[in-house]
Amino acid sequence: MSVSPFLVSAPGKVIIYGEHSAVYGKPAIAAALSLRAYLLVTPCEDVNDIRLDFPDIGLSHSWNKENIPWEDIRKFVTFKDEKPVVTEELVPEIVDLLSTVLADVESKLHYTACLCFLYLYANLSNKDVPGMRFIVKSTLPIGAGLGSSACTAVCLASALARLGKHVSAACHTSTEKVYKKENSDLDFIDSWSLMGEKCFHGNPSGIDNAVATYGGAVMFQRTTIPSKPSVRTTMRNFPPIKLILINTKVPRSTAALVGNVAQVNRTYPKCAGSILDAMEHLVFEAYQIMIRPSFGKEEKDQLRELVNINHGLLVALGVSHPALEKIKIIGDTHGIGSTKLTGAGGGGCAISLVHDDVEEEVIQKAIKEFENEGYETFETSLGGKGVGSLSLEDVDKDKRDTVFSAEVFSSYKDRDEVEKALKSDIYESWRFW
Ligand SMILES: Nc1ncnc2c1ncn2[C@@H]1O[C@H](COP(=O)(O)OP(=O)(O)OP(=O)(O)O)[C@@H](O)[C@H]1O
Ligand SMILES: C[C@@](O)(CCO)CC(=O)[O-]
Ligand SMILES: [Mg+2]
Repeated sequence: MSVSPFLVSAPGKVIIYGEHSAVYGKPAIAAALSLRAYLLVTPCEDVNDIRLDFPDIGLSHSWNKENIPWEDIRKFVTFKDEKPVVTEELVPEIVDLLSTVLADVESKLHYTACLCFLYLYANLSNKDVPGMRFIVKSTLPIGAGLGSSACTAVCLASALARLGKHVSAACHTSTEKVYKKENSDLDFIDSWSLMGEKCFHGNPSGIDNAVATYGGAVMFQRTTIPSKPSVRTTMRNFPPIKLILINTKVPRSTAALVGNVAQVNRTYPKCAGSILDAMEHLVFEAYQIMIRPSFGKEEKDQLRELVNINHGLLVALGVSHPALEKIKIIGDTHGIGSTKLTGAGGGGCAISLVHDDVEEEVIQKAIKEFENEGYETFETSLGGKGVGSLSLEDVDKDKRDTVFSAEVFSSYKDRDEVEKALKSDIYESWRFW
């Protein structure tokens, strides 16, 4: 069996309302970002070699395919219509079997990333698939609240599902509008990427990987009843919101912050419960405003008010950070709009919903101040495409050697080089499920 090289890609996300409360079964609203993760899969010379290169986190590791305990792992995997079925939680026996294969991975950061890869690899691929090299590059800041873990998990799940022949080929172009009510390939990728997210942090709501898989904008609500699927309401007419993204560059981990909120919830259940209920109400209010047929000044003002309330509630849960508060002070001092942390908080990114009436000069002043503090600002658009793939046959013959070369892919130095080579130059060649 020989496999041609291919690329997959999935977007980051920005949560506009409802982070953390999403974990407790409350609704949240999020949209896909234009910043994305890219994964190149190429055959290895040695058919038994599985090689993982995650240069963004300084990880390079390889395994011999023969050392994966396929038979033992298969005892814990259920198949329906020849496809592996996801479980409510990670299967502890599989995690245990993989821990032997991971014994030589020392750093915790690398261990988690390798576990995510191997968990999906062992479930979705099989021992007949020849050895491949997997290289991930992201144009998103990593661990900054924009869903870098989820889009990595979606890239891995979609690539491995393709290698395991569990999904059909992606065939829609970037300009085609596809309104299919059901898409079993995307559902399969979404459900398995959630298992990947569970490797990164124990208790994900599923909103990040849902946005990375399906793209667009959604109101998402996790069900608290085991085995009932989450509810995803697509927001087709997502209002045109002018937004600035600011990255404090303060490192943090979603797993730790979700754990901190769980601790607050255990210690002060009534108090934390009221905060989470308030978040639920504000998300429903925001949703009702966003879907109004006319979207004018009143609606925009209300959405900004709700952004401020949401930030206050997140502060009350203890997930802000002095750097995020500094962003809020700078934004509010210049009156650019409303600012809140986004994603898990504790550092990472904030968003400002910009006021229409603010002069460009004032916005530039605020941006300058953010940059003087060492923060990075992004201009990005919301609501883009979800997971996509680029196969050999999608690309002109004379470009294939460059587009699918591990050497060339590894040599892209920064966000601009990745985006130029894989997006600007050949975006119309990508296919989406
Ligand atoms: N490009 C990448 N290559 C390899 N691993 C990655 C990459 N991007 C993210 N990760 C993994 O995801 C982890 C960061 O995930 P985390 O959930 O803490 O932050 P985030 O997803 O960026 O933010 P949030 O969950 O708040 O949206 C990294 O430590 C790493 O394990
Ligand atoms: C903090 C959180 O609500 C969002 C992280 O982007 C966690 C989750 O929903 O999985
Ligand atoms: Mg994450």
